[in-house]
This record gives sequence, C-alpha cells and structure tokens, in this order.
Amino acid sequence: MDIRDVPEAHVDRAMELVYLVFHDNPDEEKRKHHRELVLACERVGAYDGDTLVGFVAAHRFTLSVPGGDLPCPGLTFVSVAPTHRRRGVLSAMIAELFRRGARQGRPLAALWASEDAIYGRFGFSPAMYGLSVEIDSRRPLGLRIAPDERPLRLIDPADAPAVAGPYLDATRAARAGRIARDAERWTGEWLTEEAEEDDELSPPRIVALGAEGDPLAGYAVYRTKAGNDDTGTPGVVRVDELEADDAAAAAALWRYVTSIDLTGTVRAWGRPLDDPLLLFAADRDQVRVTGVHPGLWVRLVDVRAALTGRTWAAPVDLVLDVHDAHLPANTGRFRLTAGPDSRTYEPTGDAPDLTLDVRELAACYLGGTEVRHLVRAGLVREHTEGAAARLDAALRTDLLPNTGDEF
Ligand SMILES: CC(=O)SCCNC(=O)CCNC(=O)[C@H](O)C(C)(C)COP(=O)(O)OP(=O)(O)OC[C@H]1O[C@@H](n2cnc3c(N)ncnc32)[C@H](O)[C@@H]1OP(=O)(O)O
Repeated sequence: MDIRDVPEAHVDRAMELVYLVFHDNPDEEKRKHHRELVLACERVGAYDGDTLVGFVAAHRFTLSVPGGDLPCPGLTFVSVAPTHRRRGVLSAMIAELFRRGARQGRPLAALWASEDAIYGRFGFSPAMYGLSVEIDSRRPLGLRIAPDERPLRLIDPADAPAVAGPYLDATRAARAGRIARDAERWTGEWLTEEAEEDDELSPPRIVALGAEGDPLAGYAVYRTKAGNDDTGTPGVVRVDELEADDAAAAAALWRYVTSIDLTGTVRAWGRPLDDPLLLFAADRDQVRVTGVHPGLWVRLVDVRAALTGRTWAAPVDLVLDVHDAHLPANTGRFRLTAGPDSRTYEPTGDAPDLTLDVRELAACYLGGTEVRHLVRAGLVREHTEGAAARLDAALRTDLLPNTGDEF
C-alpha cells in the first residue's frame, strides 16, 4: 500500500470512495460543495497500485486553546474501501498525517468520530462534551433573571460573517476548543440555504442583540420548521449557535427563540455543559437536557508544543511519564513547569509524579476532563499524592471547552 498525497486530479475518485463508504449519493450542488471543501484540505490517500482505497482530508483549522490559538488539522471524510478494511490502511494514513503534523509545527489534530471505538487507539480523546437541549416553547420561557432589553434585529445572512464574525472571534478566545471561522466557512457550512441533514428546515436566520451601530451583545443562528396541524406536531426552532456577553443577553436570545409564533419546540445541540441557560431557566421541566455526547476529539501530536502552547491557571511543577504508541518523541519522562507567564516541558530522569497515556493527556488538555477522575478510573497512575489535583488546578479553565462546529 502506497500512502501519498491525493492530487487535485484524483479528488473526484476520492469523493466517490467517501460516498461509497458513507452510503451517500448527494445531489450535484452538494458534490460541488464537498469538492471545494476537499480542494482546500490537505489530502492523504492509500493506493493499491493505481486504485485509491483509502482517503483522509484534513481541514487547515486553528483551534482556541487556553490563552491562545494553535494550528489543528481537522480530519474528515475518513474512508477505507470495504475491500481493504482491517488491514491497517487507516492506521497508515493517520501515521502519515501525524508525521507531517509533527514536522510542520501543527501540535494538535482533531475530529468528530463517527464511531467511538475507532480513534482512541490513535491517541485521540473527546476533549469536551456537548448537551442536546429541548425547550417546550408552547408557553413563555420561565426565567429567574431579567433579560437584557436591548433591541433585537435580524441580520441578512450575507452580512453575518462581517457582523457576527468578530463577535465569534472574541468568544473563541474566551472558550477553548473552538475553531476559527473565516467567511468561507460561515457561508459554506453555517449559512447554507439548505440544512444538510434536514431539507424541511428553513434557511438560516440570524438574530443579533444590540442596536445597529452599537457593539453586539450576542447573536443566535437558527432555522425553523413548520408544524403539522393534522398530527398536532408543533413547529420547531433549531438553534445552531447562540453566543452572548452574559446571562442577561443569553436570556434575551433564548426568550426570542422560544417566542417565535407557530412553533412549540426549540432544540439546540452541542451546548456547553456549563450553559447558564440550565441555571437561569425557572422550570427545568420546560428546559430539558435530552442527551450528552462526546464533542470534538483531540490528539496531542507534539505534546511539548501543545503543553507549552497553552496558558496555565496555577503554577505547576510535575514529572509526567507519558506513553505514546504512535509517536515515540512524545514517550518518556518530562518535567512540566508552568505558571502564569512561563511554561516548559523538558526530558528528565527524575521519578514521575503521574504516568499516563497521551490519550488521557488529550482528554484533559482543554480542561474538559479532570485528571483526578482518570486516576479514579484507573487510567492515570498517581505516584505522588496530590499530583493529579495540582495538575487539575493548572489545567482549569473558567469556561468548559466546547464547540458545536461539526465537520
Ligand atoms: C473523522 C471521520 O471522518 S469519522 C468517519 C470514519 N469513517 C467511517 O466510519 C466510514 C466507514 N468505515 C471505514 O471506512 C473504515 O472501516 C475505517 C476508516 C473506520 C477503518 O479503516 P481500516 O483501514 O479498516 O482501519 P485499520 O485497519 O487501520 O484499523 C486499525 C485498528 O482499528 C480497529 N478498527 C477500525 N475501525 C473500527 C471500527 N469501526 N470499530 C472498531 N474498531 C475499529 C481495527 O480493528 C484495528 O484494530 P487492531 O489494531 O487491534 O487490529
């Protein structure tokens, strides 16, 4: 098997492989869109002779980490021909992407997993969890706080990247795990006329809080679906994104989406575990969490660059004994020292305070999982009492990591 770049001339073949393995047969417009997306990606293929039997595309993403941003390829369209499964094709393609990432200064990699069982073995872990929320909006939303009363205005989707884009950049900096979104990603992924998974949904609507000319206090992107009088099914509002300065601004936006005429259910997916809505809702029978799911999976491809590329909430000085089955440079004992202004991660011969796999480090990296919980689960070994708690204190972030940006 030959693992190499997939040239532009082979992109149609690559997409046929993708549609084959995902049981998909998209219309011409979607094919065109996928082609454009993939052309902008890094592309690795597995060739058996001249036949393309494996394919991975990697978006050239930037991910917010505590205190900054790091380059983070976003793996997608991962496909291996049914004739070539379980022969190590995916493993070989991932190994190639890791080698390139480490060489080219991209310390992270990320993906959304189609199946939980696939990616842990490659050192990926869910770095965050998301909530599905459903609100019964046949009655006014009960709130324990007063909503922000500034005016709400609808924004033309064509203006959203310019109006909401800078706002999103600011919220990205405040919450780790979020992908930078350029105008192409806004229009090509978030604001497509038709929702990919449900063609009954309306085009996207964008509502902003704050008078024209004033800075935004928040915005929501949502789509609606008409109800059915015959079956008594209420109309639905699907909230794709809702960002707000503070709880009062969030309350104003949730009140808006729950008061749209001819709808009776509001659904939101990928909400953060610490969503203030769940606390300021007056009636949790009205605002229900209907699911908790793993969010973005992250891999520390270059552990040193990843750990020194984020800021730390508390001083820490610990020896980590890290195991990485795929990237030997990450394996070994390293002393992590970090404080508000400095961070180092250097090889050491000192006795370890914690022993862990690179996969566990990925789970904790953005503050989405506590090291102590992994110690209790038998996945991290604590040699020095209190070491896990000290690492947790340093990893802690004000807001839990979250993104609903699925790719
Ligand atoms: C980010 C994304 O795009 S997610 C989408 C992933 N793609 C799909 O689900 C499409 C359909 N599936 C496929 O194309 C393929 O089955 C893939 C890509 C999931 C796996 O490709 P393969 O080449 O078969 O994987 P490979 O042979 O390298 O497997 C490596 C190991 O993972 C295991 N593995 C691979 N796929 C799975 C799976 N779906 N469930 C459980 N284990 C799996 C293999 O058994 C093997 O284990 P081993 O090392 O103990 O022997």
